[in-house]
Amino acid sequence: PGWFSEISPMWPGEAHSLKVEKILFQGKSDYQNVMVFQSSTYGKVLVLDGVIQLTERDECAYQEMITHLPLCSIPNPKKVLVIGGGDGGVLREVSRHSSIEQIDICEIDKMVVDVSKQFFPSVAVGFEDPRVNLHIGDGVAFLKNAPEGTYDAVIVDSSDPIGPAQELFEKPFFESVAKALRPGGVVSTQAESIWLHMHIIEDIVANCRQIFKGSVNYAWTTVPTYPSGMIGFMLCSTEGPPVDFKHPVNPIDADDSHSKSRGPLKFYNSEIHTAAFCLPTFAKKVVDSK
Ligand SMILES: NCCCN[C@H]1CC[C@H](NCCCN)CC1
Repeated sequence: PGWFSEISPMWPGEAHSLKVEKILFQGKSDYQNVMVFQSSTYGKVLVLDGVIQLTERDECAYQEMITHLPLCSIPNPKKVLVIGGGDGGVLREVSRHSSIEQIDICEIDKMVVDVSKQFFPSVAVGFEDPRVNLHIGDGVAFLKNAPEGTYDAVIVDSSDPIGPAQELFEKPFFESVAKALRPGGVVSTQAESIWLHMHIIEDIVANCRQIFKGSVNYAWTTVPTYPSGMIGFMLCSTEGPPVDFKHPVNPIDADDSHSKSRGPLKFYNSEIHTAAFCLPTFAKKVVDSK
């Protein structure tokens, strides 16, 4: 009874609000405050340090796009690493790709995993896939220890740069991702909103251009419950077999990716894949020029 407003210094002067039916969980992990509430119109909602991470109603837009934009851009992905992603949604999407043999995930906060399994079973279903190896720890350290050229794809499903995920937006981390990728390997990272964080995106693009010698792209999706109603992703490839992110070579067919536990794709398709890279002029200037 009442409203939850997402007030943050990361988006000054604005706040998205959701009507609250009932608070289901409140806790404090070693890293952040964790809360789950039942909203009136978006299903259950996961909140970390006052920032909305996902809602049952629109999480598909984020999890499907951050996962299928990279994995549908390379033929035959086999080994995938997820940094963050403790709610399990990205794992659910990665496991739709039958060519994949190994899915490593490194999430720093065990409470996020446990809370997702308890309150968001349709999201945490991703942990049930036998190819998944869960590591609880710091993604920066995990990548430092990863042997060179191990992965076909790395997906960085992080929270925002203020908090535990801060290092995942810095150059040394991107360098360790590039090292862990095979030639022509791809990375997809949570890359904020062009309406709110054009300067952060500018810095990320500049860093990625220095580090990923294949291609560097910014794509976006709409997520009604994220501030500004959208979120973007950096899609980059390392030097090697060229990757054309804008035309999926490995289309995921809606029904063959369907399984009882995962349910069908709700958002991603090949047309929206291509459209995701179309940018408004003010963003194009920054992304294409850096
Ligand atoms: N697997 C779902 C996790 C989602 N990660 C992030 C959670 C915080 C959110 N803030 C949006 C900030 C405005 N761009 C971005 C995605």
